[in-house]
Amino acid sequence: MLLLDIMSKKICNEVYIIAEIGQNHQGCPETAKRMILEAKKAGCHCVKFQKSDLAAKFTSSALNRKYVSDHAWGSTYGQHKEYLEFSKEVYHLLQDYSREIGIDFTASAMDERSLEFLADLRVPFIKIGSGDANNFPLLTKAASLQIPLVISTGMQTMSTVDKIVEIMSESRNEMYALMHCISAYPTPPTDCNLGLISVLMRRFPNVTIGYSGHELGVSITKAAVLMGARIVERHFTLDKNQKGSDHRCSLEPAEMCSLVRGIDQFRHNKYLLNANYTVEEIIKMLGGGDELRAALSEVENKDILECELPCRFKLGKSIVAARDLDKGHKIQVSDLTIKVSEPSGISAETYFDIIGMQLTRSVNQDEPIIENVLTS
Ligand SMILES: CC(=O)N[C@H](C=O)[C@@H](O)[C@H](O)[C@H](O)COP(=O)(O)O
Ligand SMILES: C=C(OP(=O)(O)O)C(=O)O
Repeated sequence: MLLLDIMSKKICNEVYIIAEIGQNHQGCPETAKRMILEAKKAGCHCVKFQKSDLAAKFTSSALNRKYVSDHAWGSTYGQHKEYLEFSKEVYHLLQDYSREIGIDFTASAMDERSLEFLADLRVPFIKIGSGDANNFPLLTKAASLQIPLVISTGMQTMSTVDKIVEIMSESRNEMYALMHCISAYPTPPTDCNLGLISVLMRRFPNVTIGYSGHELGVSITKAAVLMGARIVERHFTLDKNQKGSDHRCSLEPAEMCSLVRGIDQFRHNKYLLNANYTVEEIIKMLGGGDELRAALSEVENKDILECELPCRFKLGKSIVAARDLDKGHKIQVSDLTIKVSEPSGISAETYFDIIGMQLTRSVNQDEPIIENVLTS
């Protein structure tokens, strides 16, 4: 399989292209099938969906919160997500269809139950989206399955990325890739920070680095490939003007075709055998202008950007009580779970730091753990 050959560095002159259907199917299996066919026709290697078990991914108060948006498919966030979530039967049907037409099929696992479901489905790899890049228990479990993983790094700091790499190496899982990603929809060119692709490649020389882009158009993604990204993921849509949060920053079939053709051109010209192009060379190769220059500006370190805060606030994961916990209780691993919570609690990346701390008051099951209920 191409992705595994890229991850094991057997092949250096190829890029694995993922069409992220995500929730752009509008909750309709027939539309999803049409999108799979269009992605195949465009030359993508893989179609990807997003799998959630809503009660495992969200606290009940996060599911019950009002969702007031032109993109809402229900009056609460839970109803909205329920409308967009495909059943296991539909997953089987879409997987069969993808197999029939010859395109890889997978999804992101947005909680542990979905991870188990995707492992049972025997997908070729599992995606861990940016929202779960700091969900260390999920990552640990995913790494132990010995299934290839593609892990996005949007709205996270470099120390979280370091921890991901540590978890993978502790699990002796070498079949994984890290995706540079900025979680802003659409991402302005100045925030694309493509320089981080080189930073990640230098810091983790044995890990395949990819790019999951949310900007408009295709030239910044092509530049990401010239920087060294060997897996590319872009949201895919049949029509950008449809209702739904992701359509605008998605690629329609003609744009996806042009991205695939552009990358093919790089391959034919053997451009992919080199990942040391200067910014000026890349701008010249792509005939680019100011937006490309802005996207390519040098970056020293990886931090959470201001443009990512709305996404982190809406979909970032918090530490939540897995069961009712009494005042004075000393926190153990089995007391905690990681969910999108409303209101949010302390951020998921502090999970290991709070083990052994004591509660200053009782906390109910499904309630977020907040800073002032903890004492050492
Ligand atoms: C961070 C993350 O999961 N981001 C995903 C992948 O990029 C998105 O597709 C979200 O699911 C989507 O933007 C959510 O939109 P709404 O909140 O309208 O369902
Ligand atoms: C959130 C996801 O991806 P990314 O963080 O790469 O946008 C996903 O794949 O579900």
